[in-house]
Amino acid sequence: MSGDARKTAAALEYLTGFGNEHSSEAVPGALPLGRNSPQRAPLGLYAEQLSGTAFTEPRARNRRSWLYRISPSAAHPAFVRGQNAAVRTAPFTEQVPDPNRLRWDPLPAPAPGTDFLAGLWTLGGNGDALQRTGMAVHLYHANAAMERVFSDADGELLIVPERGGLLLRTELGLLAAEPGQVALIPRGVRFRVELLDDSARGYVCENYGAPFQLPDLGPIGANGLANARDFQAPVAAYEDVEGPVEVVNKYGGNLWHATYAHSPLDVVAWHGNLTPYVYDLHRFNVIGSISYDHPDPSIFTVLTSPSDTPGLAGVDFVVFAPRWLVGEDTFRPPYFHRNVMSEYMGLVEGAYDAKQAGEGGFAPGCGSLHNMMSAHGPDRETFEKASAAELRPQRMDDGLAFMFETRWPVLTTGQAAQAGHRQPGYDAVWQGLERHFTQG
Ligand SMILES: O=C(O)Cc1cc(O)ccc1O
Ligand SMILES: [Fe+2]
Repeated sequence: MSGDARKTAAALEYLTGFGNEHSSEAVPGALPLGRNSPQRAPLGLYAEQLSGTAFTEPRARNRRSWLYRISPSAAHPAFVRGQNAAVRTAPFTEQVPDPNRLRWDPLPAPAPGTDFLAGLWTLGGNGDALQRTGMAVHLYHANAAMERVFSDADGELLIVPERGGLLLRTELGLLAAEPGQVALIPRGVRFRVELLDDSARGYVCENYGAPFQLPDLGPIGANGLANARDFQAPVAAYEDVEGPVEVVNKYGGNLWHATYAHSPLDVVAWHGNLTPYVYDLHRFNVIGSISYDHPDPSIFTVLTSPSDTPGLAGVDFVVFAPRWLVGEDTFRPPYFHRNVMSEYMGLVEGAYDAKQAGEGGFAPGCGSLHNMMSAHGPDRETFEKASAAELRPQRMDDGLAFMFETRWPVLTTGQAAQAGHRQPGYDAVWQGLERHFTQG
């Protein structure tokens, strides 16, 4: 199982660049030249367009790929609605909006034989999947390879592994994603998740809105943050499998099943700019203050899903990566604040500079939700230490944390509100912050 997947992962090749017009063929001559849809596509393949944006969206935002496949996607029997397991979708109505700061321990280990889809557990979200607005936060914990194939018509999936590597077999080819890397599966792209280790756990941002793009750099200049060349797309790879393949389609919040007579991962060649991709967060070029004050975390944005209002993201994916802190006369950890945006945070490695990491603290696999206007910031211990620390240049290299920051409050699911792994005493981290005020 995982041994074969590891060998496959180690041999993978990639195409590099974000949003490029890539092309790839697993069999020479499979890609038509000079046109997308010849009268008869090469090698007896079917030509098919996959759209990620409306046909008419501006060229700079337009995303689509042409796939050349053994069977057209249209050749499938009716989907039949099945159980939704622990997967939930916006609009989220099970709970009222909660002004409290919430935190969860990692998702507990599942029963043996749990694949990525069975191990997917929705924490909450916002917006409305059918309006293509908002996002959902999911966690996963799996210990078995998927045999079935999954696609999500409701949104793209940004997968953030925290433990255990993943081998993603997608329609456009194979990707491997280890903890510290992230993988993106575009809306509707069929894929299967195999495990590179005995089990795998992590976080998923399901983005119902506009596809993630790189943020503008403004005065930063032409380079920096996540550099486009570090994004890796797969090369074409196909399965020529006849016989029953179970395909699960998440559509309008429900899981629909169909048994295909062939594998839908049968794309022999493709070209275009709508692709899955993987990105190593350690490649993030961290930019920060070299004088004083703690910059706002928008400077750590890896990917952004813009909304109709400039500067106001449906969701941003932000990383707190290893970096130097040199600010003079500065409280260096994240400041106390109330944010109009809503913040879900997770931890992939080590510790986060605003929170203690130990048992019952913010450890890898944990998640916190600081919704719109909820007051948060450093916990008491962090505040006390950082207020007294000698301000020498300090290398922060023992942590990799991230944030899904969204314009709307995140409503939790019932299962998240009632979860046994929720930390009931989270408020206590801000207790005992002493009064230091003196009048002159
Ligand atoms: O709350 C958090 O820890 C996230 C965060 C980090 C930071 O550096 C500044 C603001 C902010 O919301
Ligand atoms: Fe915050």
